[in-house]
Amino acid sequence: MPLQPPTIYALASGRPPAAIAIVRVSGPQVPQVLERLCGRLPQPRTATLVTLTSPGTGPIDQAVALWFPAPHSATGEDVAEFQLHGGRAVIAALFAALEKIDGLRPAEPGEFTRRAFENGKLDLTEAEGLDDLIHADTDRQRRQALRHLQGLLGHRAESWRAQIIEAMALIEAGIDFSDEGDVSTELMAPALARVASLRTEIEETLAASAQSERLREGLQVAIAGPPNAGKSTLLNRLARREAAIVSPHAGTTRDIIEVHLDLDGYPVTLIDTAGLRDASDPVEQEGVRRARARAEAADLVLWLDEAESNATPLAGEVPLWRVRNKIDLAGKVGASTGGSDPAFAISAVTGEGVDQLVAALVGFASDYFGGGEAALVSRARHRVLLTETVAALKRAEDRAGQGDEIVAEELRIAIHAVGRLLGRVDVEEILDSIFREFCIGK
Ligand SMILES: Nc1nc2c(c(=O)[nH]1)N(C=O)[C@@H](CNc1ccc(C(=O)N[C@@H](CCC(=O)O)C(=O)O)cc1)CN2
Ligand SMILES: Nc1nc2c(ncn2[C@@H]2O[C@H](COP(=O)(O)OP(=O)(O)OP(=O)(O)O)[C@@H](O)[C@H]2O)c(=O)[nH]1
Ligand SMILES: [Mg+2]
Repeated sequence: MPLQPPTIYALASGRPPAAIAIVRVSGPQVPQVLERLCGRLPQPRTATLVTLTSPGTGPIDQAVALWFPAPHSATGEDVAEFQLHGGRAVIAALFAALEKIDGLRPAEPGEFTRRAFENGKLDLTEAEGLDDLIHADTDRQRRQALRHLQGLLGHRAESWRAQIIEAMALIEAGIDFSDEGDVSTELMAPALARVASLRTEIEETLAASAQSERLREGLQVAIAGPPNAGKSTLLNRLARREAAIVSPHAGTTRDIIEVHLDLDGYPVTLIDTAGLRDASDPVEQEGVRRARARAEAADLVLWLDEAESNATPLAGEVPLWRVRNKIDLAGKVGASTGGSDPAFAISAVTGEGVDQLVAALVGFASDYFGGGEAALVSRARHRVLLTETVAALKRAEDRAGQGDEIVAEELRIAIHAVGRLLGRVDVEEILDSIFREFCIGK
């Protein structure tokens, strides 16, 4: 008898207690599980009210049961779902009943999706899209993730792979059939033309990759400036919660504090940093070092300062906006208005001027991301593999004079790289790392 995969189960819905909890079960023993707990098999793909009962322990809950017979399910295996009351003890009682059945075990994070991948329901870029969809915080992130889940990159990559394979087949056919071991130019020239146009297409796709990676990860905006300028106060106001400690003592913030904002659908990671000064305290010195490093790696720095000052902001190429804070005090202390004009004047305490700053940040994000709708390459993994593909295609074109075997070999490298993007080759090493990131129950 062939070895059966274990049947897995997990809570697929959010943290209990909740109104309803969904427990998913996937694997060959699903029909048996349903008969045992519901007393019968529900109609396929039909929500059915059942009293869940475990032999020997009595009723567990009144619940809705669903059966998706293989292969027409999310995982491609037999799948059962129990939609039960979302109390901790209810879920625990169902888990206890499932645990007692031989051949069942709790699912690892991402294991349902991994089975969907292994059964050909999803390619790897679609599985990544699914993970991104679950973690999407903003509407634009959701739209990008859904496009990936629906195969926007996957289908494109399949077609690239098929075309490179065709070009290689042309060349290899020529090698096999020619007497001298050289492909006639009638075969080689069209194959190379196809390679060149494919390369251009992949390069164009790659050009938009920085934006879509940022759309996944969030645009990095660092608040920097001298101690006590009100950086943490501004962060808290923008985050609408007390994420950072504020105090009248200079040198309050030492660690980097990050909050995630949804600015009109654009994801922005706002970073609060230690006030920059020559600190003597070694802990503060480390804070200042980290603050500089983060500000230099950011996409935008908000340089916050009280009144006008000539403090030299950071060196480097990061765009920097000068923001003068504490304008609520200006009247009282008669702050001078000399010096370089700040782009923004705000009070982080009263909120004055903050709306204009936020509007400008939305404008910055919108310029940064552009339309962004067609961006395909949302992860470093995609970018690296497509860059390898382009490089191999380029070498194939450049080395056409050096022999057909060499061209064919470069095309093979390109096919391999696209295959890895789709998860068709070399999968074990990457699968573990990708699926580990998923939630349990997915
Ligand atoms: N209750 C519930 N809701 C859910 C899911 C789930 O598993 N359970 N999903 C989990 O991710 C998502 C929906 N994804 C799904 C993907 C495929 C199939 C499915 O049955 N596919 C079959 C039949 C397709 C059809 O009839 O058109 C198939 O692919 O053969 C079901 C859900 C989101 N909502
Ligand atoms: N009046 C007034 N006080 C402010 C304003 N913004 C911040 N403060 C006060 O300034 C002091 C320092 O604020 P923080 O937000 O801790 O300053 P910081 O820049 O984070 O300071 P470090 O973390 O030490 O670098 C606190 O007492 C705040 O209440 C403002 O707009 N107006
Ligand atoms: Mg601070």
